[in-house]
Amino acid sequence: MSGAAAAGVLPKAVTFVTGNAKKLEEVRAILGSSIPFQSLKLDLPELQGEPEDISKEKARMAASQVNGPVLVEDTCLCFNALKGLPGPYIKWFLEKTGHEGLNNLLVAYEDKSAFAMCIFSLALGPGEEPITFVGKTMGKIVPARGPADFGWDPVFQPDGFDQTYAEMPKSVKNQISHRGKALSLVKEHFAAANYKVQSDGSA
Ligand SMILES: O=P(O)(O)OP(=O)(O)OP(=O)(O)OC[C@H]1O[C@@H](n2cnc3c(O)ncnc32)[C@H](O)[C@@H]1O
Ligand SMILES: [Mg+2]
Repeated sequence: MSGAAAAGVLPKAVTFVTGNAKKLEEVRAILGSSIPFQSLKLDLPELQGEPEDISKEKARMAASQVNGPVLVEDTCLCFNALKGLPGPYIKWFLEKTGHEGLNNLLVAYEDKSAFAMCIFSLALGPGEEPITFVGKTMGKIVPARGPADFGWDPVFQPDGFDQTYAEMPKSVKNQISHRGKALSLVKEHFAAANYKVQSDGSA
């Protein structure tokens, strides 16, 4: 950490950077007014590697583009039978093969268990080392049920529920989701760090 950020003073409000309107909708609903942030729609490159490294690199790229403090997240859907794949590559698997294709990947396996994982990264500015916050929700892959308005929600049924993410009310999903859990940690961090935005920074 360097400069103003080290003293907990941010040059401007944190920008949540994503190209995904549904993610933004959930982040807004979960954070409410607990963390003041602005958002920027930017399609950052889809990187390869370990999930935490991908998320951190996304934050570094976003911080240099925004030239200020940023929050980003990368989401994985990991199938246990496939040793964690598709993982961070779920976007392409979903786009190319659809919900049925995701189910078909597991046809040869009895184990349909999976977990959803969200890794948020906070970078306080360009050149600052990002801090990560990980949330995981265990569940299983099922034939699609419920509205198909957000990614793989219809094929993921969290453990302890009869409904898929897509079938449950948004408020329930947000309480138990990978994103909700990661954001609880983000909130704790902000509460402890007590960042202040410089008075000339836009909130
Ligand atoms: O700009 P970014 O934030 O990267 O947005 P993205 O849509 O590219 O998102 P990811 O790179 O994290 O890829 C994750 C994929 O999983 C989907 N996804 C993310 N969160 C989800 C959730 O809570 N439920 C269902 N699908 C989700 C999302 O639509 C993508 O297809
Ligand atoms: Mg992406």
